[in-house]
Amino acid sequence: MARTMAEKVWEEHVVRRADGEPDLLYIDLHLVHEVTSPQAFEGLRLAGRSVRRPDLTIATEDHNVPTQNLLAPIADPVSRKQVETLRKNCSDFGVRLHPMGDIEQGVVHVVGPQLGLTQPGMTIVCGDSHTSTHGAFGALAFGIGTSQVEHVLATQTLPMAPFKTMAVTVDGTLRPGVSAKDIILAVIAKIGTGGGQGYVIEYRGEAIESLSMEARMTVCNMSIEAGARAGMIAPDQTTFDYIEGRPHAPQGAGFEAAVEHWKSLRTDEGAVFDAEVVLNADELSPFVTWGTNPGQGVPLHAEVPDPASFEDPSARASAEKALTYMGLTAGTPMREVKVDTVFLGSCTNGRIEDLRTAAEIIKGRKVADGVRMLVVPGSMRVKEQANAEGLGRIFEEAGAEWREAGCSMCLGMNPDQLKPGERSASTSNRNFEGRQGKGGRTHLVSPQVAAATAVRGTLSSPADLAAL
Ligand SMILES: CC(C)[C@H](C(=O)O)[C@@H](O)C(=O)O
Ligand code: SF4
Repeated sequence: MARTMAEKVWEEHVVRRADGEPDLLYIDLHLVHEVTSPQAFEGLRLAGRSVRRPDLTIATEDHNVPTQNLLAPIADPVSRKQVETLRKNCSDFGVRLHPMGDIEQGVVHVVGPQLGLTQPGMTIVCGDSHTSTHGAFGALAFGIGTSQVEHVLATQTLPMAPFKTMAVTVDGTLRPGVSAKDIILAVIAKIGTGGGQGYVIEYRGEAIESLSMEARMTVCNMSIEAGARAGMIAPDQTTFDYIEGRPHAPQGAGFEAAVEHWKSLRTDEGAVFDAEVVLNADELSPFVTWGTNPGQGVPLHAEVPDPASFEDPSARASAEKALTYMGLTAGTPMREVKVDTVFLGSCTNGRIEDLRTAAEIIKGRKVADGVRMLVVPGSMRVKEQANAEGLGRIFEEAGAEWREAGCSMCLGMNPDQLKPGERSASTSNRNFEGRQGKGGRTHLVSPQVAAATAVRGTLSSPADLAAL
């Protein structure tokens, strides 16, 4: 029978199947960070267990790390404790850790792919919802909770409930200035933040195939914001070229053999998805959110919507509440919305290509008066590469702050936060109330829009800069 890619990867990993019980899946790669791992390691300790496969487990410090003055002790006691606990756990249990100051340290979802650990056909888990990022390689990658983290640490397996499949087909070609971020914001606006619930989404179609790996990761990263369990993209030459030569990629003949296997993972002709959504890339334009969930978005050229225009009473109520929190009035052109801060970074858009795109726009220009721009590379490796290409200097000369790697203002678990009432244009993935600091107001945008907004001071696209 014709099968989807998700079904194939799942089947290859079933180690136990029994009637009425979830399948027990083998896990190929377990990524760990400081926020969701302490109780899991503690559980092992209490049970006198070890980590079953330390060689398939890798940890990094990302959420709580400061992005400046790395040599100083972490000032916030809670953050310091989290990081110190991870260090002790990794040392006690023999888990490889990339701590602050290490060249491979960074946001866990940037680190896995850059090391070549993330590969097609794998099952990948992490105690983090944005693990869906790794699906960009044709891996089945799930976010899991802390008790599941403990289960994987102890057994390298996980019981998993069955999933449904959804195809999101994006036909056509993206226009200049329109990016992967706009695709995924448009998908979420279309299907809603619950639209993907219970599904593994496979993104496909001409527009997806022509995306780089970085851009594919942006799309898969936000699958979870549509409520999906995971997002995937079929591996192709773009994928193989990205992986080849990375530290953990198979080498030589092993690589050729791996590619042969990876090619077999594509969804079979005639395979049936439980649901299908179609979008046309030609019709997309830069997208921004106006509300407090990632589904509350509109094209940048539109206005803040009127809550009365929502037929569904709960959507209307949520729009009203969002506008109050965001301090916005219906009918205001999105382009006139003034920001205090621009955040370029996160596991959604903190990769080298994102920095290149933004640097190209900001080069020779200045960040607007009264606006602060934070550029936070997804990993120290990305920072090194960006510096080698002269991007760090471009940001600094424009007046932006060029920081060290981490999650940073994506969720403000470190000192990088908005003050109450402050407004940001942010390349991250969540615009929830208080996400970037208590009372902070977040507009999700692409790196292109972030850079143009930094220069104009109001939500803008690169096309708006031509007039300056
Ligand atoms: C802290 C972590 C559990 C959380 C997640 O699961 O996604 C964080 O990374 C986020 O983006 O909100
Ligand atoms: S960068 Fe943001 S979304 Fe990604 S793992 Fe960190 S906090 Fe979560």
